[in-house]
Amino acid sequence: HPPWPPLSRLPVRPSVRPSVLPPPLSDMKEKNPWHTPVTIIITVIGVIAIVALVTVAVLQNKPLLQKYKYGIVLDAGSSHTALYLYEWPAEKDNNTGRVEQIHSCKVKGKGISSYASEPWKAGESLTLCMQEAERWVPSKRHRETPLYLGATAGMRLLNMENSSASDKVFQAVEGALQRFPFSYEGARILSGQEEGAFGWVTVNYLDDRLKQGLETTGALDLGGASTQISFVSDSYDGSESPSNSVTFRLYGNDYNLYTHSFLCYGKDQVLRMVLAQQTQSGPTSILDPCFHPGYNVTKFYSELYDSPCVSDRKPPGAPEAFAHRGDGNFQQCQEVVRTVFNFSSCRYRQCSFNGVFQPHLQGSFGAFSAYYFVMNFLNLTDTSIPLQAVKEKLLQYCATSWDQIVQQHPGVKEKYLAEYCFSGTYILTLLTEGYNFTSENYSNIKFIKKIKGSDAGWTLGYMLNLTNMIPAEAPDSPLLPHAGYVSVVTIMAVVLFVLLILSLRPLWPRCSKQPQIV
Ligand SMILES: O=P(O)(O)OP(=O)(O)OP(=O)(O)OC[C@H]1O[C@@H](n2cnc3c(O)ncnc32)[C@H](O)[C@@H]1O
Repeated sequence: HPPWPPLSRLPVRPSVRPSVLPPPLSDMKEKNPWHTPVTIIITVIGVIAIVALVTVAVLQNKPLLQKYKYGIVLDAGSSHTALYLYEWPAEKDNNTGRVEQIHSCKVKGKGISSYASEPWKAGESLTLCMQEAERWVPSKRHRETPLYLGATAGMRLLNMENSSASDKVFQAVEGALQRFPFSYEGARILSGQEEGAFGWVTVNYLDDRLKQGLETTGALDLGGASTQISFVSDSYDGSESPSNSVTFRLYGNDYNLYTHSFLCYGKDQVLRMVLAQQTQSGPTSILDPCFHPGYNVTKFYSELYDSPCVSDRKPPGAPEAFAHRGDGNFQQCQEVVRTVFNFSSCRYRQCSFNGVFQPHLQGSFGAFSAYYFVMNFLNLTDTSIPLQAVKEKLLQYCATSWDQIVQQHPGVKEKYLAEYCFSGTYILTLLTEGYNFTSENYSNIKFIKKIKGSDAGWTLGYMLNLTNMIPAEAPDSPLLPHAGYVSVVTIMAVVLFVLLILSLRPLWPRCSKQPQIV
């Protein structure tokens, strides 16, 4: 083979010249439109703006390190005193922060009204619980923490019986409370109406029914010396029996509440009335159907009749004491319990008992304090079971011998244990015959102790009212919660970014127009 001619001498094959001559090779590196300064600047600014938007949204809405405020309420009841400590976020005390019970303390011993003859002991009794509260509240918050004491039916009765003794108890209590570093806001007797209404506020506040304007729950409170019923009924506008009406405007809603407190109808005072009924002739021994067979305890007339609820019935010439013996008969017990209610006269459209007006029962009810203690012990908190089954359970329980009851419940305080048959019978009779709950609406009752960690009772409602923590009008609330706000801003930022990219479309490099080099 001849050697290949040098390249330069190879004949050039004629070719079809392109109509447009390609640019010189040095110019062939086509300019990328993304690299134009304007595009780069816009993109960078866009990205910075989006990052800044999201950062600000996240930082601005990050919950601040929470600070809290505190409030203390002492419930000076007839049977005992309890301290409740509440906490709420400091920044939100203007109506939006949730108030929660963070601690409670049961004062050792009896209620303050039982110290009438040695008032200083009433003040002294509060010391341990107050010291506990001092430890629970951060010391820098002590001075601003309001401290209230509210006394209920025990002191109402003492005040009726001996107002100077009641004043002395208050002086002693006041002196003791003022020694603590809190902001003492006073000690006073709550009216029965206040006790009922604040119990209702507590239940509905904790259930979030007030803020949301939902149908409210009624409140049934059974104490040692009084009992309260409070509910909203369409059939009650306050015109009939105005003394039972309490009106509220809460979170922008008007409420016309029916409430009544029956003094002497707490379970301890009713027991006195039931025993008074059985000791009218001044016997030395009684066979009580409300106590278990085999129960036998000596009781003193002077102690039994030492209460304004029964004092006028003390049989003249009665012996010093009587043997209180149990017979364990639910039906007969219910008959004696019925005698404490007067159903004979009613000057209104309808009454509960003792001539007290009561509108139609409406909605659901929360039953707390002794309602809960007793029904919980008896395993009867399930109100979906028929009323007949509740009666049968009580019939069987009351008939159980005292020995067996003591054996079956070794850890339970003997005073409570002895009285569950009586208390269960009283609760059933009060609900069905006193307040007219029927087998149709019995299941509307819920026996409760706590709601979301806070005890059901008047104390929280009382504090919310005194600290103006429930506004009359609904507070302005942010459109979205924190998480929702951040999500919306993030989504918007992503959408903006995509739109920015799309808006720069004309500058995108286009494959079809790429010059072909042949
Ligand atoms: O409202 P007032 O009438 O003044 O009474 P209180 O404030 O003392 O009433 P409580 O709700 O503290 O208690 C109601 C009743 O329940 C009783 N009680 C408390 N704990 C109990 C339990 O575990 N079992 C049975 N009864 C209990 C207590 O002795 C009272 O007779």
